[in-house]
Amino acid sequence: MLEILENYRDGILETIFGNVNHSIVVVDRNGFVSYMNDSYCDFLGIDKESVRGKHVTDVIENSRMHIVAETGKEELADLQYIRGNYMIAHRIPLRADGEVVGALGMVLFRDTEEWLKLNSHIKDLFLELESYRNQMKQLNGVSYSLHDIISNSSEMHILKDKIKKVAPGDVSVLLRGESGTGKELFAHSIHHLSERNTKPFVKVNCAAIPADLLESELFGYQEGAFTGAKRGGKPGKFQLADGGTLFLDEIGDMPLQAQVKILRVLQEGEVEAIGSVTPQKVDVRIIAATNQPLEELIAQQKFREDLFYRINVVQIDIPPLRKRPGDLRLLAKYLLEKVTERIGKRVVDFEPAVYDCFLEYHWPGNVRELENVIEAAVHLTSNEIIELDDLPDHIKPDALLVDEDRSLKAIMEAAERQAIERTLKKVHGDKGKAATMLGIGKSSLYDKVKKYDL
Ligand SMILES: Nc1ncnc2c1ncn2[C@@H]1O[C@H](COP(=O)(O)OP(=O)(O)OP(=O)(O)O)[C@@H](O)[C@H]1O
Repeated sequence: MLEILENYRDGILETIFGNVNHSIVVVDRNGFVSYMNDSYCDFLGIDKESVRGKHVTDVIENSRMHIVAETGKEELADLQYIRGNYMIAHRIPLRADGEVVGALGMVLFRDTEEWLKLNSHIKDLFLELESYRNQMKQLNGVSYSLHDIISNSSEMHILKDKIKKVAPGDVSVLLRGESGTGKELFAHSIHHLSERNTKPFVKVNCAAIPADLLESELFGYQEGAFTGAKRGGKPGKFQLADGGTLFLDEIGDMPLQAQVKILRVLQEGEVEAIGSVTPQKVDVRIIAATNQPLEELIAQQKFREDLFYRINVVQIDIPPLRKRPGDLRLLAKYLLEKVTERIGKRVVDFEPAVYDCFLEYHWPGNVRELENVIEAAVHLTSNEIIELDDLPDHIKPDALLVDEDRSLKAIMEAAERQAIERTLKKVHGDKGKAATMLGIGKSSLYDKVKKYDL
């Protein structure tokens, strides 16, 4: 192999770099030119044979290739003044057996005109895209689409595929998942991918509106319907969402009386504003979301079974963050960028122990809690890297055991939960192995896994 490389090195380099548009140069560890492709020679106006073996500083103005070959530190997209203009170059150290043996230089743009053209072209496209996104947002209240759902895990990949399949139809979708798992993001994405995407997306938070106001919020009212009613009346969320999507968030908290009325609207496609005698036709797609166990609420007669079947045509179950550790690192990096951009502070990464801590914590508030923890850490840190000390105490593993405000039972349960979680992680979820390691029976482990929702 070495012999081939030695004997045919020029031929190999020529095959790889000879026909590419970029200008390429290779220097040895002392900065002497070993190879320069035709594109670079043409650009410099020099003869290919004459450059071989010359020191790079004698061939290229302001070159830093010899420095990169000596320090082993790459320089990406660096500006270099050459032949009366600035060009943009990458300089990458070449290594063999861990040692720097030379450097590869690549000119990306030969003059500022070239990259300015590309830069302004891309900028123009971005600005155009941004303006369309803003218009869409103003038009229909949607600010997120599927590409805003950051994930790596196969679980989320499957969910995104499911969303793509159900979005175009008109079927009702029930989004289930703990608080902060991204149900609203999914609701926006479904609307965004549906044929209704030029029509309004209207959200109703069923838990936030007092029961006695919910009906007028949902169905609207006519002028004079009650004392204090606005002149001219007020359209309800159903009327506002006509042609588009109505997102019923926290549907498990909807009072029974309103449930009956919603069911009637969904069955008849007509809504009657308070005080009105003539029903109005409405065409809305329903997306509902809840973190409550609706089946239990049905058993307790707090939620209507017929409404449940109506809204639960397709169900999307979003797993809690602790059940998709594959998403944690990516989400943490994404949220760090989002938070630092918002706050305007330069913090670029987390130390490895922080990622470990994130993986161990059980995130009851899911992605929303992760964002809050990261925001607090960004405010607190004095470095560019977030350290364990910058995190709030309650998410650090040992804090569970020393919190004086908790009862002994709570402390013991927290310790038990942590021990089981760590062991399961160690044995990649093999419950038999975990039970043996912990010295408990398999069925006892199953009970505890269920109890702590691991
Ligand atoms: N996969 C994700 N990628 C990027 N951001 C996410 C993701 N999941 C959640 N978020 C962010 O986390 C926050 C909470 O998400 P969202 O409001 O959609 O959750 P939710 O399940 O509707 O919560 P709740 O039940 O409390 O209303 C939002 O700021 C959202 O942008």
